[in-house]
Amino acid sequence: MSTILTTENLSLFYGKKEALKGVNLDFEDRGITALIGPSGCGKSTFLRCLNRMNDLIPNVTITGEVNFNQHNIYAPTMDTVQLRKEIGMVFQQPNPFPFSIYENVVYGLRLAGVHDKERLDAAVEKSLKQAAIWDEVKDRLHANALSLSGGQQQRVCIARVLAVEPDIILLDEATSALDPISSRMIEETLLNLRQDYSIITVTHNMQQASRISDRTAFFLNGELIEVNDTKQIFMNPVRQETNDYISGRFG
Ligand SMILES: Nc1ncnc2c1ncn2[C@@H]1O[C@H](COP(=O)(O)OP(=O)(O)OP(=O)(O)O)[C@@H](O)[C@H]1O
Repeated sequence: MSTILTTENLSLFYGKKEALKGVNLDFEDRGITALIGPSGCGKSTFLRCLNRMNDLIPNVTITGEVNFNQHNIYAPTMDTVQLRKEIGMVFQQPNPFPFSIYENVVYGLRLAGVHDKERLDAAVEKSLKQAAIWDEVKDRLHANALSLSGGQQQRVCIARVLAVEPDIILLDEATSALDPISSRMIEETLLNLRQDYSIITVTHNMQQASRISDRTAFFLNGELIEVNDTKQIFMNPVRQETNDYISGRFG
């Protein structure tokens, strides 16, 4: 299995507070990696480093490297707009734009200068099918995306990311604001996507991590404690801290 993304000695400070402490982590091409750990351990901060979303937060200092396809994404020449197409992100709260379902999905393509209707139509159908919501919305593509349920909105947000054909999809607690049925539908969607995409998901839900992920990384106090195949992490963790966390002793 080849590596698609690597962090090398990645540290992040919010002002003087060190929120990530020299994280070295490799992500394999394809499959799902779950990032777990107690509240405040730095999971979301780490995830946001992977497509430079922390650049938008004032007073942040980042050291170390994030290498994507052998290029450091923190190099000054990096085009962050292009980077965020290649490494797309889905957030905790579904955040569709207040436009139609169709316009949400084609948003990134239009920004990239694609105007051909047939191409846009095909991308909408393909992405909504991949996000497992096509059947529910195919007859109302021009309805406002905000008229959908939270779970449907989140799947439209996934389709919006897929439409620009990313290599990596980052999800930050993408199911935690949803009801259990919608949450399971998103899990199914991710399981179907894992053959073709590298998916990195932050989750508080350990059952979810064990159900859907191939690899799991456990963070504590800004440090990466342990990363391994998910079965290994949950059945036979190497580090005592991991064992304490997954057996519910803290967090
Ligand atoms: N914008 C910010 N400014 C200052 N400190 C921040 C900021 N965002 C996060 N932090 C701090 O950095 C640390 C890591 O936060 P982060 O949100 O990455 O943790 P997390 O593991 O994702 O937590 P949770 O599971 O609760 O979302 C915490 O101490 C948090 O208070």
